[in-house]
Amino acid sequence: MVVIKVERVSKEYRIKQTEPGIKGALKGLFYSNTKTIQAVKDISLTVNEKEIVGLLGANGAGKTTLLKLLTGLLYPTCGTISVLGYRPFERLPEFKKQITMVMGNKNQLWWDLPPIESFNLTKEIYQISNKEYKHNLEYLVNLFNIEDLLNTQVRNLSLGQRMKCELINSLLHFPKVIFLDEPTLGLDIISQKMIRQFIKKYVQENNATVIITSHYIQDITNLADRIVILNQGEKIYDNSLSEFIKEHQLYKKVTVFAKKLRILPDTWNEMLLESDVFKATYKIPNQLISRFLQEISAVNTQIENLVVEDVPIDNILEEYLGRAYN
Ligand SMILES: Nc1ncnc2c1ncn2[C@@H]1O[C@H](COP(=O)(O)OP(=O)(O)OP(=O)(O)O)[C@@H](O)[C@H]1O
Repeated sequence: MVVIKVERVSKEYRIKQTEPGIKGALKGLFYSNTKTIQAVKDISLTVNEKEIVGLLGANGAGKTTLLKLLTGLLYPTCGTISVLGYRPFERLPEFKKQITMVMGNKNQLWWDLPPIESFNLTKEIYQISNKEYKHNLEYLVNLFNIEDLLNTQVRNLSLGQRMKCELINSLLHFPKVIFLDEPTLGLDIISQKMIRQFIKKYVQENNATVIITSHYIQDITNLADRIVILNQGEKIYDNSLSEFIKEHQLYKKVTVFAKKLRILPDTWNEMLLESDVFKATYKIPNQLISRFLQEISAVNTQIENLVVEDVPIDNILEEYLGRAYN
């Protein structure tokens, strides 16, 4: 079932520009100079139920703008958007009850109150029945394992603990579609891992559809089964993560260990990543692996060990993004 359908959507921001200095500011009061920023350009996208889509791109690529269009916080300049059959910008209560947006850089919890107070308020906002609220809260509190934090003032929670509570607050109404904008921003590696596990478990157990943006590649490789890459507002890649790996995992990392190691000359040298007297690591294209192994064994008769590894997907994705941004 199609949950999200975006057809030829663009979003322009118009910003007022003033010249520098007091003179410029005064001039700006009478004559306004506007500049148009094309944040999203002619994007089409279809997301099916239960899909987890990783939205990637450099700073300013248009990811947050696209998420805001999908949640109805912004109105598209042109094109059409349908989420669960609704036009998001109408912000109908039935629509809002079925979606959520979590922004890693924005707090929704009351700073001076314990999380349970914010949860109770969310119950009222979403008009969740007592029975449903009791069930949902119990489920989420167990899933995120935060029972002992429910009554601690939010200002006294660590960033990771607060993020868990933020997520619970955003999931209390059990939304069908979840938009996550940098959900692990600023968290240490252990908390990032924990948050990913919880999101994964919630999504699997509740058949949710997710779009997630993150600059932490591991959020994407751990959670997403499809990636969409934006560059300066345009969609430049859209495929499953496994297809991406097939298309881009074109090298292997080969490490050779030997006493008094002799490295290979000529073109092989360009593939050498690092070496010392006992060890050399190469990045070899898949089609040259067997030739490389033959040649390195021919010049080193006493090889002690040979390790052939796939280049990790995180590195491939980072390399691709680095290239796409340039
Ligand atoms: N409210 C706004 N008014 C004017 N321009 C904006 C506004 N919000 C975003 N932009 C501009 O639109 C473009 C896309 O921004 P957006 O925040 O969508 O990118 P992003 O991919 O989410 O970036 P980041 O990874 O840094 O969060 C940028 O050039 C940005 O400066």
